[in-house]
Amino acid sequence: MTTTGYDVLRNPFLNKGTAFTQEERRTLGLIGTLPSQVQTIDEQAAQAYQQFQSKDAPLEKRIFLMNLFNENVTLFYHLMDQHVAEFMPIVYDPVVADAIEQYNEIFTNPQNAAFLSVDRPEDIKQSLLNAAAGRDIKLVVVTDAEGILGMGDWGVNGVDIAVGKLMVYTAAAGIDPASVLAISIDAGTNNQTLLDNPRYLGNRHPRVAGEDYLTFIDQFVTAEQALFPESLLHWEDFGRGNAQVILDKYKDEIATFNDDIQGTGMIVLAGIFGALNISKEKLVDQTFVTFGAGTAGMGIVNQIFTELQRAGLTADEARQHFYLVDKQGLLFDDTPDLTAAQKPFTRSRAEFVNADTLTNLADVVKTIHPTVLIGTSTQPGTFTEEIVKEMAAHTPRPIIFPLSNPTKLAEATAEDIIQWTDGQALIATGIPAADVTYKGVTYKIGQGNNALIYPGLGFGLIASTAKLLTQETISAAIHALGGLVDAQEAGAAVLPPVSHLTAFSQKIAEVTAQSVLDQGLNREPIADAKQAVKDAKWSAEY
Ligand SMILES: NC(=O)c1ccc[n+]([C@@H]2O[C@H](COP(=O)([O-])OP(=O)(O)OC[C@H]3O[C@@H](n4cnc5c(N)ncnc54)[C@H](O)[C@@H]3O)[C@@H](O)[C@H]2O)c1
Ligand SMILES: O=C(O)C[C@H](O)C(=O)O
Ligand SMILES: [Mn+2]
Repeated sequence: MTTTGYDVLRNPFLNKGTAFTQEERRTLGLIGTLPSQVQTIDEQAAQAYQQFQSKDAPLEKRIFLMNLFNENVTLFYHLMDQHVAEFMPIVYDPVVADAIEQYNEIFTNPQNAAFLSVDRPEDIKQSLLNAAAGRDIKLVVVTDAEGILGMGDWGVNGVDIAVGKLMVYTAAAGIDPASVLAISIDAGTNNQTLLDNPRYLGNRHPRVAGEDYLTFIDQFVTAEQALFPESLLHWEDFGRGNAQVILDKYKDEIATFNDDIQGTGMIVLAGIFGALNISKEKLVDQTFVTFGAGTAGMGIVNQIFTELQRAGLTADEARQHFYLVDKQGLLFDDTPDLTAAQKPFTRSRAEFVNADTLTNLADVVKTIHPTVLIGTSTQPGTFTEEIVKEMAAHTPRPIIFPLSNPTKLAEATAEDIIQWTDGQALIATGIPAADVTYKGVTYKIGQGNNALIYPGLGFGLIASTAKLLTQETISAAIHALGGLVDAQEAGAAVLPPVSHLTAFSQKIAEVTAQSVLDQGLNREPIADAKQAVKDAKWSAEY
C-alpha cells in the first residue's frame, strides 16, 4: 500500500517537503498540504544552511540538524555532503558528547533507534521489528553505553553515539540511511547522577553484569541475525570488561566488528604509516608507549603487533616493541589486575634497574625513550611539556597521538605539542584540530578517529555481502588509507583531511570489497568489487 498524505510528510525517509512536484502532490494526496512553490533540493539546502548558520552554540546547531534529519533524511544528507568537515564535529564527536550528557533534558525524538531493555528479553524481537518498521536492515550500530567515549557510563543516553556513528557511515560512504538501525541496549547504569535524575529515561537500576548480561547479549545477537541475516553488526562504546569478550565470541561466526578495538587500531596504524612516510622511518624501528591500555589502547597495540609480524618479526620480537602504561604505571608480568588483553604485552621487572619507580608516564618516557606515544587514557593534560620535551630529546620526529575524546579529555593539544617539539612532532588527535602556524610553517593535524576508516570498511563489507571480517581485510583497508598522505608538503598531516572523507571512504570500501572477494567470503556471487560498491552507494537526491 502506498503511503499518502501526512503519513508521507511525517516519514523522514519519504518526505521531500516543498520539493514534491505538483504531480507527486497529486498522486500522494498532498494537494493543499504544502505552499505552492516547488523547490529544488539545492534551494531547500541553501535555506536550511542559512538557518544552521544563525545558531551560535554548537548544541543548538546540533539540535537544528537533528530536527532536519528527523524530518527529511535526504535533505539532511544532501546538506551534509556540502559541508562534511563543518558538520562532522556537530553530529558526531565532540558535540555528540554534549547531547549524550543532556539527553534526558533535550529529548524530543527517538530517532528510529531500537531500545532494548535487559529487563524484557522477551521483547527483543518485537522491538527490533518495530524500530525497523519494514526497512531492509543492512547495518546495525549497537551500544550499551558503559564506556561512552572517555566519559564512562551514560545508560540509555548513549544511544546518540550509535545514531551519530550511523550518520557518519552515510555521509562518508553512502550507506542507504533507510537500511541502518541504531540500537541501545539498556542494561541499567552505574552512573549515580543519572539514577538520581528524575528525568532519566532509561532503566533506573544498576547495570546487570556477568552471566545474565552475556545471556541477554546472546539473545540479542540471535534475534538480530535471524531478522536481518545480511546485516553487519558494529559494536560501540561497550565497557572494558565486555568489549573484547563479546567480539571474541562472535567474530568468527558473523559479519561483525568492534569499532573501539578494531576501528581504532586501524586508524592509528594508518596514521603511523602516514607519519613514517613523512619521517622516512620504518615501523620495525619504532618503540611504542601506549598510555591507557584499555579497549582502544589494546586494539591499537594488537593491530601494530600484527603488522610488525607481517613485516617479518617473530611474535616474541614484535612484543618487545611495546610498553604499556595504565593506572598502575608500566605494566609488568606481576602487576595486579591485568586484563586478558594486557597480559601478553607486559614487561619483566628484571629488564630495569629502576623497575619500582616506573609508576608514572614521565618516568617511563625517561627510561624507555619511545619513538611513538599514544594516549587512550581518558586523562586530560597528561602529555605534559616535560614528557613531550623528554621524548623529543631522544628521537628526531616523535610520533605523538593524544586520542582521548571528547575535547575535554585529550592528553594534550596539537598546538602545545608543536611548540614543545619545535615543530618536529608528527601528531594525530581524536577530535578535529585547527591548523597550527608555528615559525612560518602551517601544520595540518590529522584526525586520528576511527570515523576516518570504519565507514569505508563497513560499506565495503556490506557491498560485498561479506560473511566475516578477517585480519587480512583489516590490513588491506589500513594500507589503502595509509598510502593517501602527501609527505612532501611542509607541515603535512599524517592522515588525509576530513574534507576528503567521501573520496577516501570510497577507496577503502573498494579495497575492502576486493579483499572479501579474494578470500571467497562473499555471500552472493559478485563479479567486480568496484562495481558492487558503486551499485550499493546511495546518494542524497530525490
Ligand atoms: N580517537 C579514536 O578514534 C578513539 C577510539 C576509541 C577510543 N578513544 C578514546 O580513548 C579513550 C579510552 O577509551 P577506551 O574505550 O579504551 O576506554 P577503556 O575504559 O577501555 O580504557 C581506558 C584505559 O585507561 C586507563 N586509565 C584510566 N586512568 C588512567 C591513568 N590515570 N593513567 C593511565 N591509564 C589510565 C584505564 O584503566 C583503562 O585501561 C577514550 O577517551 C575514548 O574516547 C578514541
Ligand atoms: O566516537 C569517537 O569519536 C571515537 C571513538 O569511537 C571513541 O569512543 O572515542
Ligand atoms: Mn567509541
